[in-house]
Amino acid sequence: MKLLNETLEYIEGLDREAQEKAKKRLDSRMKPVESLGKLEKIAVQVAGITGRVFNSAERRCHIVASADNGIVEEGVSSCPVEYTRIVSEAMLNKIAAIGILCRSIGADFKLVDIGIKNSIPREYPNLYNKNIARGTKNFVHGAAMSTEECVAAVEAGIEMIRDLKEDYDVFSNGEMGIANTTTSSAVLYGITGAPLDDIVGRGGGLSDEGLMKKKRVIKETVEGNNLLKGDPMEILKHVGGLDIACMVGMYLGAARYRKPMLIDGFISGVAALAAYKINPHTREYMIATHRSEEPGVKVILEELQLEAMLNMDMRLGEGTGAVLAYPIVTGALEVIKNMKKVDEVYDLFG
Ligand SMILES: O=C(O)c1ccc[n+]([C@@H]2O[C@H](COP(=O)([O-])O)[C@@H](O)[C@H]2O)c1
Ligand SMILES: Cc1cc2nc[nH]c2cc1C
Repeated sequence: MKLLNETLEYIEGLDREAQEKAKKRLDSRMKPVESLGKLEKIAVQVAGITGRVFNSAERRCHIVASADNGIVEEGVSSCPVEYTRIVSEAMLNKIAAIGILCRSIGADFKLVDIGIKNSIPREYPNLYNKNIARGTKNFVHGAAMSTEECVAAVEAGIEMIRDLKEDYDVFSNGEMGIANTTTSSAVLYGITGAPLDDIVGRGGGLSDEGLMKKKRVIKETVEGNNLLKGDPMEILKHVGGLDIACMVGMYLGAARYRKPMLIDGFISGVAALAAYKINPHTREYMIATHRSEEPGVKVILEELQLEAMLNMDMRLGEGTGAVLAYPIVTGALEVIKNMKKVDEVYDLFG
């Protein structure tokens, strides 16, 4: 609890002076004012995060949190539970989508085992063993995690950023966990109370019957335990997952250590929203990247008042959308650094 409390205490808002300077610099370049749209917003935001007008996004770190969920017993996913471990290993071996995208875009890849049921039997230099429990409990029968487990998972996420902050300019996150769209939808329902039809989707490809069951267990558990619009940590502990809690910690850590954090699709987005509800300043450090096909993304982005920059019809998770956005962030930071003022361009070519 010490690291979490300390982190919350140290989180501050953006550096307004650096943002002003960045805005002034952009407005004085040879282009119509604000004509680079979201690129300019990113450049100004990152200036506010670091306190410097010139920044880089070359040193990129993508972190996947992997964990299993007890709620899978209820038949809310179309995928077998062992996929969590197997796909995680495929990622570590760069044969799963996220490994391939990280390599092609130039982002380092790390995977945290925060609660996989069947442990990864091989060693990898970029595997972080922070397993808190071999999966959560089935939330139909009681809280998915104890308070201690939930706090430990959040703190593990904070630690990841704390321990890697000197080596990287920008972070992104993603997850792997069968039934994660159930846990994340339940957290989103608990936080917002938005209509279930706007929140709950088919995840990895659920049947009509499975979808009805998914909505029912979420509604009954959230409402039956008086979680609707309640305390975000209580919601997380009761119906969340260890990987979602770990990503919440990454967002808190990014805000504390003043690093930009790219939000991926639905599940990473729910973690971002929970972090925002825990400390509203965290939003200022987030960059929304991809609009996942899961319906609840709309609810998340509205609550966060953020816009995603890509719509690639993806719904894989793993952080695949976030990683695709790295070149855009680099573009924004290069533009503010290298564009010339009108008189400088006149001196050259006028
Ligand atoms: O984050 C998203 O946008 C997203 C949308 C749909 C599915 N997923 C991935 O699919 C898995 C969860 O699907 P499910 O049906 O088992 O809940 C989990 O490993 C996620 O990474 C992820
Ligand atoms: C194959 C597969 C890969 C995944 N990656 C993230 N979630 C996933 C779910 C499935 C089913």
